[in-house]
Amino acid sequence: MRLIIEPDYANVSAWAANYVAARINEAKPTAEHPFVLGCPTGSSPLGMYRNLIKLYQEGKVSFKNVVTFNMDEYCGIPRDHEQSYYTFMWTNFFSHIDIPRENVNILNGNAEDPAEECRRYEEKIKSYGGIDLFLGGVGPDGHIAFNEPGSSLTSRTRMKTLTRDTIIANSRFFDNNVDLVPKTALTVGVGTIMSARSVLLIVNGHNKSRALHHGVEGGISQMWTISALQMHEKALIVADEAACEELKVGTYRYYKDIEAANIDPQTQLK
Ligand SMILES: N[C@@H]1[C@@H](O)[C@H](O)[C@@H](COP(=O)(O)O)O[C@@H]1O
Repeated sequence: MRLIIEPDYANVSAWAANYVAARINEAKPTAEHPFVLGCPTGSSPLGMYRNLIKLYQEGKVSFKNVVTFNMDEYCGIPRDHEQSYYTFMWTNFFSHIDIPRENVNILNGNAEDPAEECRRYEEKIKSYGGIDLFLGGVGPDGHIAFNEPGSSLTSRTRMKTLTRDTIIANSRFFDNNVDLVPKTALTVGVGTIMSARSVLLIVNGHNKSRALHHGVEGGISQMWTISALQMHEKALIVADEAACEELKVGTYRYYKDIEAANIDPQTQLK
């Protein structure tokens, strides 16, 4: 696992956006062989999306041959609800870039047959040859996508019941009213994320420090699904200083030393 520690959220966001754009450009995607990107919602990736929009406007990256699969979607709220992940993605990212509408894939949280919707989603990912880069955030309880504590580390796309912790954490987007937060969601599984060729998580803020500790220094456990990344060949976390609060000094220094000694030319946009 590679852990990049940046001073603050602005630097985390710029780093992640540059990394994504560099990977897309390096792949030289075409309509026949698109770059397949897994996309998260939440507040963590917002800065990265803003930076990607800027890079697009400056002509440094195009999403014309990028296909996206979103991580998750709430069940039981309409697609045009301001907190649906569909609305989130179009408002904060897709409407501002050149991605063709048909290249965007988002789970339908109101599907009549949710199990079939999830099966179809996995099939569609497979039909593109899998995901090249899965982007993500993490919940304060260590969940990736909506893979709450206790989720199987080999799980695939399915419906999940949200934990009380997550409902309370996400109530900030629903007038701070826990009763308005959906209780279930469709989500890719930990196994779906692990099948991607590479994974990049954005972890920022003090309230994510326990999740980062468990992800980097803890044992692999279904109770902290972020820890599954320890088994991924190409997992990368970009974190800010605030999120490193719970790391051991030795761990923190080691990752800082690696990055200081090894400036990866692949990382940055050429
Ligand atoms: N399903 C999403 C996750 O994908 C996201 O990582 C998490 C953290 O959100 P935030 O970035 O707003 O802290 O929230 C939700 O539960």
